[in-house]
Amino acid sequence: MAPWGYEKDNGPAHWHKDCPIANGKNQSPIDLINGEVKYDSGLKPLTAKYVPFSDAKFLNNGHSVQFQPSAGNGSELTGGPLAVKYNFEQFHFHWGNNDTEGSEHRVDGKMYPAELHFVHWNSTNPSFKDAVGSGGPNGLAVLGFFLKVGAENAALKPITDLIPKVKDAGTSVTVPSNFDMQAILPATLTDYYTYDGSLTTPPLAECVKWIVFKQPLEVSAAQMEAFRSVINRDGKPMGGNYRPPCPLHDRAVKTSFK
Ligand SMILES: COc1ccc2c(ccc[n+]2C(=O)c2ccc(S(N)(=O)=O)cc2)c1
Ligand SMILES: [Zn+2]
Repeated sequence: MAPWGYEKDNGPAHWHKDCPIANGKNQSPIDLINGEVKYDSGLKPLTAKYVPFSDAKFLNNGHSVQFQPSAGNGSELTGGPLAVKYNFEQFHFHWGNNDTEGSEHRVDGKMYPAELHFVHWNSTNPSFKDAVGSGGPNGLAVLGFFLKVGAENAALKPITDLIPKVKDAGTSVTVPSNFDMQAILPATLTDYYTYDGSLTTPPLAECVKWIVFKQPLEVSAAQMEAFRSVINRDGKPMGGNYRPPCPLHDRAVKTSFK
């Protein structure tokens, strides 16, 4: 099979051939249906502590644009539904070719124009790859933020300004060391959905504690357009790099809010 992608001939409907877990019972993303979620008063606030990285790249890997530090630097995530500390690994985006589509998770069937994923790995593992393969839903913790079009996002501007430099697949650029990742996050990480799921791209491993925030982040129309200028390995616009929702099966979606 052609390397996986989001086109007709290599998109989500094909992924099960190389990754049979695609038809598993703990797949992501899902449609977050407010009438079916359950408030959990035991869910604590989340704490993300991000230290500026001295050596990080912003890259186009053919299926997303991704902020990737060269090594860990003590940036970590704790609290919420997490029993242990998780180390920051990378963040990346999924988006559409117009404002009516683009996010992976949906809320009562509604898609947002984009979704930002902050990927973290369970620090009881020796490495990220070990965490992916550790079995069970506690290997990774991914924070999902919906993006909607509105005011310019000053915290994301250093990243969206780099997009023209990584327009082509396989290109990368160094991120200025004064980039403040912490500024992207809302001041308090409250009001989120959480459930056990998977990577939303191959290998689709069912190793993820998903934490999806109810409140979208805003980006300007110009920042959204920057994403839509990114090209994939086939030379086509990368927009549409989102997996459709998967069956919930017998999973529960908990919320930190009523
Ligand atoms: C062979 O082992 C791996 C392991 C992980 C791989 C990967 C290829 C792409 C992405 N990943 C990822 O780490 C990955 C994939 C999807 C996501 S997502 N969109 O946040 O669910 C996060 C992280 C290969
Ligand atoms: Zn993702």
